[in-house]
Amino acid sequence: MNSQLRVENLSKTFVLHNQQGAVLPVLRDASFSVNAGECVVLDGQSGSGKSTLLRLLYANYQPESGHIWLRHQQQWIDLVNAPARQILAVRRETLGWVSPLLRVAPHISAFEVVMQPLLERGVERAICEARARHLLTRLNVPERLWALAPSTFSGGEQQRVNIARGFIADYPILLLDDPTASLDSNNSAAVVRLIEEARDRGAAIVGIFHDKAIRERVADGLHQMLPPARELAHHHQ
Ligand SMILES: Nc1ncnc2c1ncn2[C@@H]1O[C@H](COP(=O)(O)OP(=O)(O)OP(=O)(O)O)[C@@H](O)[C@H]1O
Repeated sequence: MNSQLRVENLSKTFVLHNQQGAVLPVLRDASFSVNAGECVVLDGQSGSGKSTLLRLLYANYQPESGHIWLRHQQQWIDLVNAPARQILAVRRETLGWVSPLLRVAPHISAFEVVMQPLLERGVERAICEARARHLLTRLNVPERLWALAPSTFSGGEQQRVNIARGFIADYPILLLDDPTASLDSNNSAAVVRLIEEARDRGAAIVGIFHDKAIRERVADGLHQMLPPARELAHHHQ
């Protein structure tokens, strides 16, 4: 098996310092691996830590314990212990993340937003433009919007710009946080096709999909989340 990502015994607890130091254990000993060309879907009820796990995999959070091994340019790297500079390189070349919301600077056009990940790799502008045009067209973002900043776009339009940006760079590993959440069935189908194409070219994908039909369509495997902790464990002294 050609494994791209190996999660080992990952644990995450939130400590709410502004709420008497309440301790919220969210993830305990999560372990799974994802092969090239495989889509593993995080499966668990609301609050079971799916988004938290995905953010850990993008090194947005630091876990208490565990390892996130990923294959970056023929080397295995533990994201948990990687220096910031290496994390940026991993995000540029290896690891893509489609967040639930588009968060970008207010004055940049949708077209530039979509091209950015590829431009940052040093790819020639004409190639970036052609690829952005192709993706925005496939995702039915009307051409009259391309030159505008996405801050005034509808939720679904913003999400499609976000998806185009997430898929422009052919990342070997892709993290998808419910990319079809605010989309109608036509646009969801376009996203599912992008996911299937990414899988076919060998991407290792970890995703959250609240829609059961989409989950069943794209999942090669499920990672079962443990039920959330029933009570706040204890307070810090
Ligand atoms: N930054 C944070 N600080 C404190 N608690 C957090 C933080 N992020 C998430 N949590 C808590 O962690 C738990 C898991 O949240 P998470 O969003 O990961 O769940 P989820 O499985 O993605 O849920 P859903 O399916 O409803 O989106 C929740 O109880 C949430 O309140």
